[in-house]
Amino acid sequence: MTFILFGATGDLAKRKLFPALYNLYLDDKLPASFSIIGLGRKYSSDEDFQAKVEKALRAYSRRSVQLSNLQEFLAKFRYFTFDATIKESYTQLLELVETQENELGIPQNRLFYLSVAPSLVDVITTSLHSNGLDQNRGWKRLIIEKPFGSNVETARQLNHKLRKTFSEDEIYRIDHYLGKPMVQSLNTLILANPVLDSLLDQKLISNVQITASEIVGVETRADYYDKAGAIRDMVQNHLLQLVMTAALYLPENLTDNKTRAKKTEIIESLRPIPKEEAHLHVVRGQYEAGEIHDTPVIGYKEEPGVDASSQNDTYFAARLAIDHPAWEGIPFYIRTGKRMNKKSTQIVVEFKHKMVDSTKLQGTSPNLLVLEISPNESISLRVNLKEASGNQFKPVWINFSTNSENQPEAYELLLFDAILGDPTFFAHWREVELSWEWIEPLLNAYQENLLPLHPYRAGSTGPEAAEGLLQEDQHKWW
Ligand SMILES: NC(=O)C1=CN([C@@H]2O[C@H](COP(=O)(O)OP(=O)(O)OC[C@H]3O[C@@H](n4cnc5c(N)ncnc54)[C@H](OP(=O)(O)O)[C@@H]3O)[C@@H](O)[C@H]2O)C=CC1
Ligand SMILES: O=C1O[C@H](COP(=O)(O)O)[C@@H](O)[C@H](O)[C@H]1O
Repeated sequence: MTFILFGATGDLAKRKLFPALYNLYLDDKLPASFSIIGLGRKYSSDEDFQAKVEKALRAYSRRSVQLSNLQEFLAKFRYFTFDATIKESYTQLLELVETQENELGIPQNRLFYLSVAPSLVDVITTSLHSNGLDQNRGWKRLIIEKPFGSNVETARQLNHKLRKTFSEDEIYRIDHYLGKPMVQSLNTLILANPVLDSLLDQKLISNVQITASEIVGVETRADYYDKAGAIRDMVQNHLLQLVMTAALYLPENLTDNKTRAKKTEIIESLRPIPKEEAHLHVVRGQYEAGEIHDTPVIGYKEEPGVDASSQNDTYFAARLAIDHPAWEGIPFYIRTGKRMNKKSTQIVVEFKHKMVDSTKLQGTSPNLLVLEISPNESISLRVNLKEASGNQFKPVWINFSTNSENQPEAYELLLFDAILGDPTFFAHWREVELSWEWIEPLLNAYQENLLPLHPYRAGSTGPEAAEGLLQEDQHKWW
């Protein structure tokens, strides 16, 4: 296999892709013969490039670098100075790929990874085709990074362009939340624990809450983020993918080969929120100055590169209804925000609570099943325990944490799947298109000022209005 990495001098390659490849290599999960060709406009010799890869491994690999096999691994890397907008570059790239394949006896399987700005995707995929890089004897696959369009129209245009060179089966749209180990093992986890399966009964569930809260702010990405906001950056992709995955596995427990079709069914059943009703079901917010872990932080509008009058959302919460027999009458609440009080991605299933008016059951509260996805991985069940004396109950947690130290990283698992040709944990085009279709009226509501932007203090749990969203249904965020 030849791994052809567009954007090899970029941030993602350094922080995620090189370490992922290295850890796959340590685990013997890369093909017996392979080469990696890194591309970027800046000039670099093979040796300089290999030195940069080594530096990235030392800084970001989850496992420390082992000298015994480092040189062998680095020797797989070649660098090619390449400008995606120059036609001749592709002819030279083809020559290099073929030379490597012939000299090293590598089967003509080609994995193209586009770790570049979306504006380059069209020219790259078109030129791969017109220069014959896609006319190989083995398989060819394309991995493409987010963002996949900025609304339904641009996503369709992008997909149309990709499809000129790659079939749907050959396109692997990365959503790194689908690579998180807990998300990947949700299905088997429930299969392995019939007790969980029996708990996840429609008759018992009150609501499902999905949270992805972050401590970080906009960091150095204002250029992109101030146009995208939480809705495009996190909701259209990661949160809706988590909704599909949770809605799919919790009550139904399907086998893997039906996963994508069933996910499409779920997102098709997501009840649209018309723009006129958006204010009833959606809360958007923007962080103001505050404190995180006793350290003062600036507000969003003061961040470098952000417009001082920006109306961009850094927080999003919504109440969703899934018109699917498995989820009738069970609301899903989702929320995500930057500069919140903690880093946590979790799915909480709240069970129906028996409000027994009895002095014998004082202090009970709803049972919860919490699936923590990151930063730690755990399953917790909250039950009510009676105190030693009197009739008072108090909630206690039964907690099972997996040792997440040295767990494979999302990019590692996803790269491995792409190499094997398993698209289960990549977003199918229909999932992406339907997600954008669901998002579209909300974007219109934003544009027409139909949704207020609520300020929230950095370091808090988000705007108060988001609490109100659940209080209306006699629920609260967990
Ligand atoms: N960084 C991250 O954590 C994440 C990134 N992504 C996505 O991954 C992609 C890459 O992001 P990131 O690595 O951060 O971006 P960077 O800006 O750090 O890197 C961009 C890369 O593109 C190359 N490049 C730019 N113009 C050209 C050109 N004309 N021809 C050839 N190569 C070119 C640059 O190389 P050079 O300047 O040498 O030409 C560089 O290697 C983006 O789509 C981003 O949205 C998604 C999730 C997370
Ligand atoms: O895709 C993105 O995800 C990160 C959050 O990822 P996580 O794995 O740390 O939960 C987010 O910070 C970023 O804005 C977004 O582009």
